[in-house]
Amino acid sequence: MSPGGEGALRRAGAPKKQGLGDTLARRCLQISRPRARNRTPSPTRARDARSLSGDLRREDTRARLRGTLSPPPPRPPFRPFSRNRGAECCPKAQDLGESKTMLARPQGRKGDVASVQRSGPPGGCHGTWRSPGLAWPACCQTSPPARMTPPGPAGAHPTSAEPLSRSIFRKFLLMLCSLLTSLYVFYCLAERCQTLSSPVVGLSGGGAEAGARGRGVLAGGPRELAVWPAAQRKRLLQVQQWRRRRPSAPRDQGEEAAWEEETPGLAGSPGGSGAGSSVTEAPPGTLALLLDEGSKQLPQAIIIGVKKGGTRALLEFLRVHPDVRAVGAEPHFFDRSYHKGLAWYR
Ligand SMILES: Nc1ncnc2c1ncn2[C@@H]1O[C@H](COP(=O)(O)OS(=O)(=O)O)[C@@H](OP(=O)(O)O)[C@H]1O
Repeated sequence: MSPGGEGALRRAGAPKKQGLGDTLARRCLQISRPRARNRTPSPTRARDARSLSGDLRREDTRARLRGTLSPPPPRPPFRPFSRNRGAECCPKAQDLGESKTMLARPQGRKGDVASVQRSGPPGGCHGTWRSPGLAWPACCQTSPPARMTPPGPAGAHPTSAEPLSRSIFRKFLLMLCSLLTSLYVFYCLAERCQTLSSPVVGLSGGGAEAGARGRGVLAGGPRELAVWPAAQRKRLLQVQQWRRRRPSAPRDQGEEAAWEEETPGLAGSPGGSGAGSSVTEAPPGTLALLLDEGSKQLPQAIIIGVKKGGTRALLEFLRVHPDVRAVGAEPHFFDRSYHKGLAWYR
C-alpha cells in the first residue's frame, strides 16, 4: 500500500473500522513508511514491530476462543518405520501443516528412512524444510532424534541400546571365529607333528603285523614316505628294494654271502630283514642309512673334473637315482687329505 493510501481512503468517505484489520493496516503503514526513507533501525520501529506481533498473537488467541481457527490435529501414533517420522519429530511442523513438505524428496530411495535421516540438516532433523518464510523448528536444531528405537515408557527419546547390543554381538561372533580358526590351525599342526614322528616306528613293523604287511619298511606306506625329506626317502627306498631283492628262504650261507657282495652297503648283516624284523633285527646299515650316517664304504665311482667343468651338475644328476649314494660336498681326498688314509676316506 502506498504511503498516501490511508488519506485517500478517508477522503473517499469510507467508514472508519476500529477492528483488528484496520489496526494492522495502520501499523503496517507506520512501519513501512520510515523504512522506505531511512533504513537505520530506530527504537520506535522496534517498538512498533513488537506491538504488531503482540496484536497478532492476541488476535490468534481470540480466534481460537471463538472457534474460527481449527484446533491443531492430534499427533499420529508412533510408527517406527513410517515416512512421517520427520513430522513426529517436529511437532511444530505438524502444527503448521508442513509435515508433508518436510519429508518431500529425500535424496535416497523413496520411503527409505535411513536416507531421510541422512538428508537432514546438521541439526539432526529428518526432512527438508521447504517453506521459505519459516525457520527450522527448534526441536530439529537442538535435539537430533535417536535411531529407529521406539520411545521409552515415560515418553523419553529412544536410546541407543539396540545398536550397542548389535555391536557386542558382532564382536562376539568375530572372537568366536578367530578362536575356531586358531583351534583348527593348532589341530593341523599337531597332526602334522604326529605324522612326522612315526616313520621310525614304522620301520620296525615287528611281529605278525609286519608279517601281514609283507616286507614293507614303512608302516604308513607312501603317505608317510611323502612327508620325509628327499635324502631320507631315498634311503628308505633303497632299504625297501634291498629287502625285496634279498632271498628269503632257504638261506644258506653261500647264497647270502653272494648277495651281500652284490649289494654292498645295504646288505652285510646277519640280522633278519625278513617279515618279522624289527629295529634291532634290521640290518646294521639300515638305521645308519635312515639317520644319514653312511655305511663307510669306499666309493665305487669318482667324478673328476676341472674347476667350473660342470662336475657339480653331474653329481646332482647321478644322485637322483635311488641306487646311487653320494657324498654331500667335495671330499678333496686326493689333494688335501690323502695322508689321512683310507680309513678317513671311507
Ligand atoms: N650342463 C651344463 N652345461 C653348461 N654349463 C653347465 C652345465 N652344468 C653346469 N654348468 C656350469 O658349470 C659351472 C659349475 O661348474 P662346477 O660345478 O664344476 O663348478 S665348481 O668348480 O664345482 O664350483 C656353472 O657355471 P657358472 O654358473 O658360470 O659358475 C654351471 O652353470
